[in-house]
Amino acid sequence: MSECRPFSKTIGVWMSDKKSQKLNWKELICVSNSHGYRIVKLDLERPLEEQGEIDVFLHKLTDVIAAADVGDPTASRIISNIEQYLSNHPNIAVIDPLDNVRILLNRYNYYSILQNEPTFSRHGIFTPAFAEFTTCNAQENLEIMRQRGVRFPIICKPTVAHGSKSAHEMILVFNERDLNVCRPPCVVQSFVNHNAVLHKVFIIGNRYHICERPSLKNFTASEDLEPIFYSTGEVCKADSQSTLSILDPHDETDLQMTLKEENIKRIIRVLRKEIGLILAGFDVVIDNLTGRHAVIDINVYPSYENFPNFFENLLNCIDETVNRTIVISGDNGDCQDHHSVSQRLNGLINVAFSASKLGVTGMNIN
Ligand SMILES: Nc1ncnc2c1ncn2[C@@H]1O[C@H](COP(=O)(O)OP(=O)(O)OP(=O)(O)O)[C@@H](O)[C@H]1O
Ligand SMILES: O=P(O)(O)O[C@H]1[C@H](O)[C@H](O)[C@H](OP(=O)(O)O)[C@@H](OP(=O)(O)O)[C@@H]1O
Ligand SMILES: [Mg+2]
Repeated sequence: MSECRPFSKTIGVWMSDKKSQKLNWKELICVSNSHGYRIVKLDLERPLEEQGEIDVFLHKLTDVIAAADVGDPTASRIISNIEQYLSNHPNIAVIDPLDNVRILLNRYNYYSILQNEPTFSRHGIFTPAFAEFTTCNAQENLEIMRQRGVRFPIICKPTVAHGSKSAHEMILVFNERDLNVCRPPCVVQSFVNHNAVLHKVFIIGNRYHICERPSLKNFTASEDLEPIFYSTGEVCKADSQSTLSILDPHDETDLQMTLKEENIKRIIRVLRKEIGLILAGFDVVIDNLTGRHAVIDINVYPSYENFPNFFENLLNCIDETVNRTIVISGDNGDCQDHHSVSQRLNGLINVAFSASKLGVTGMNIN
């Protein structure tokens, strides 16, 4: 850790209670202080103008934005106050800009971005076929699936991807008879057999860390199987021990399922260009027949579980963003474009890797 300097800048922080309880505040404060920042916890119920000047706004507001989007009056007021405040103070570096976060709140939106990326297919990267259901009409939904090439088995996921427990409640459906279990608005996606291994990639600006997690075993379409309801947390967290992750004996295969790190870097570059978040993560499974890499999820400010030196990396990234913000403000007079700060951080890549038992960490992707 670098030596202590007097605080010259302030980071205003707001996290949901769930996130806040998991955050190591002591370490955040200590590392921030060592970079010359004081930490102030913001109270969104009080006017932000009364809470002192800030240089950086660090937040996880997914649940509030999601609630505002469905018309919750308190959440709408909070979000509109924050947006007004940030627009009155264009020099505050926002991690991450609310409009960029909004892209990831809707699964259909981010799967569409992935599907439209022209460079992916030639490198064996894809997002599994998907469709959105907005009604309970099973016949109509079957037709939508056919048109979009979505095949059984499917995973039915809530369209709203973040911000509540229900956003992570999934259903595996094996045949058209059971399509009626899908509750709109939801996205259905073709299931990709991947031998129950999930690769999670956590990103902080131009740094990333990859780790493996348990996932779902292999399945095929079937008239006999009943739908399986599960929550992501029960199956895909580091300590999950679900029977859904135990491979059937005939699934033991000698096909090489190697994650191509070049592909991970390609995906990161695309996400930075198209979505522009500093704090994000995405999930990849490897198709056990073709070896192609399927991106099945993108997350805002994820857990960063086992990310080496998380806070030091976060503060380095904040430093870079603040310095960039000052330069951009200087260049433009006083007019900083908030929604493009992280996009302007894009540059070309210079990579150094270190492998560890906990995963693989890539540094200085630009
Ligand atoms: N298309 C797919 N093919 C195979 N398995 C999938 C697919 N989509 C999702 N899964 C499985 O379901 C899990 C949950 O899906 P997904 O990642 O979309 O949900 P989530 O709740 O947004 O997850 P997270 O908690 O990581 O945000 C995945 O980790 C994976 O095990
Ligand atoms: O296992 P990960 O780090 O992917 O788990 C994340 C999850 O993917 C979502 O990002 C959660 O956010 P919400 O959807 O807003 O609930 C994260 O929860 P959080 O409490 O850390 O914000 C999970 O960690
Ligand atoms: Mg997710």
